[in-house]
Amino acid sequence: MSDMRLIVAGAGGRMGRALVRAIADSKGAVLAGALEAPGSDLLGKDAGVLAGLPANGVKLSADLWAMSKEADGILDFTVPAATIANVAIAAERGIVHVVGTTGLSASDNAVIKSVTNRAVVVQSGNMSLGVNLLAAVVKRVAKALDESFDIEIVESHHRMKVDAPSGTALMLGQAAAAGRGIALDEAHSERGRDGITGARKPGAIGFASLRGGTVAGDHSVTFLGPFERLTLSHQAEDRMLFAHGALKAALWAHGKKPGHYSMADVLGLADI
Ligand SMILES: NC(=O)C1=CN([C@@H]2O[C@H](COP(=O)(O)OP(=O)(O)OC[C@H]3O[C@@H](n4cnc5c(N)ncnc54)[C@H](OP(=O)(O)O)[C@@H]3O)[C@@H](O)[C@H]2O)C=CC1
Ligand SMILES: O=C(O)C1=N[C@H](C(=O)O)C[C@H](O)C1
Repeated sequence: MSDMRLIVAGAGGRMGRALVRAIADSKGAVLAGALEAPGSDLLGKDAGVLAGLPANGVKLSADLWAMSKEADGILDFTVPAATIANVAIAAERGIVHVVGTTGLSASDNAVIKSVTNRAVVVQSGNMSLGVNLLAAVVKRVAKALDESFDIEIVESHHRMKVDAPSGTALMLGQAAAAGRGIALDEAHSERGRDGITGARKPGAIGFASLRGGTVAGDHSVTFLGPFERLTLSHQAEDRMLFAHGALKAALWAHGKKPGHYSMADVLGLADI
């Protein structure tokens, strides 16, 4: 099969630059386009140079429709509004859409799901093997422990992160809720505690977020029971981890039938 032609959306961003480097290092993929926001100062710049590589001739553009004519997939780590705009174009073009953007609302997620009867979408709040394994383990442990164990999820990220809780924290919360046989809704979660909060809701899943420095992404899930605590955790050491995961997802999805896939599908962890 010829190399998969990939567009990087948000090519001037932290993940975008990491993705350009991951593609340059890869076997089986080439950079076919670099998307940036309309009005960005980076439009027209070379994607390779921005990523710290030699120039590759791919200039940043805001025109996804034009660049996707000769592409097989798009790696999208941007902002919710951009991802939602990209969903329609990727589906229309019939190209694989790997969605890493977090902070999506329930209605954003519904829009993404709505195209998957005709489009291939791989979506995950975290593209790493370790976190996806952690989610599988969290689900098992939550199933084994009853409500006498409170569940608290703590995440730390770099100072530039704009959404909280992280997509990964929510994914781990979903895994814990699934293990418990509950939905991760308002009745079953506690977010952003401040002031006189009252006692903890029995059975709730709690979230706390730390922001600072250059942390690539730390997550822990603690089960706090009578006289004992169990903590399961993951630390991402570099965002290249997520870039390699996203590239793996695109190559895996190339030629798959339409559907809404997760990183657990890509990694073969869906049945764990
Ligand atoms: N699923 C996973 O494994 C991971 C997910 N993420 C998620 O990826 C997202 C991006 O993270 P990060 O790279 O750190 O953020 P950055 O802010 O560094 O990058 C986002 C980029 O998207 C650009 N952008 C904004 N609007 C558009 C648009 N309409 N079209 C094209 N590009 C646009 C921004 O441009 P401008 O600055 O001009 O607005 C910016 O360059 C976040 O939601 C983050 O949580 C991050 C790491 C791993
Ligand atoms: O914004 C980030 O940096 C990250 N975002 C993702 C999230 O919200 O969980 C994944 C990773 O932790 C890095």
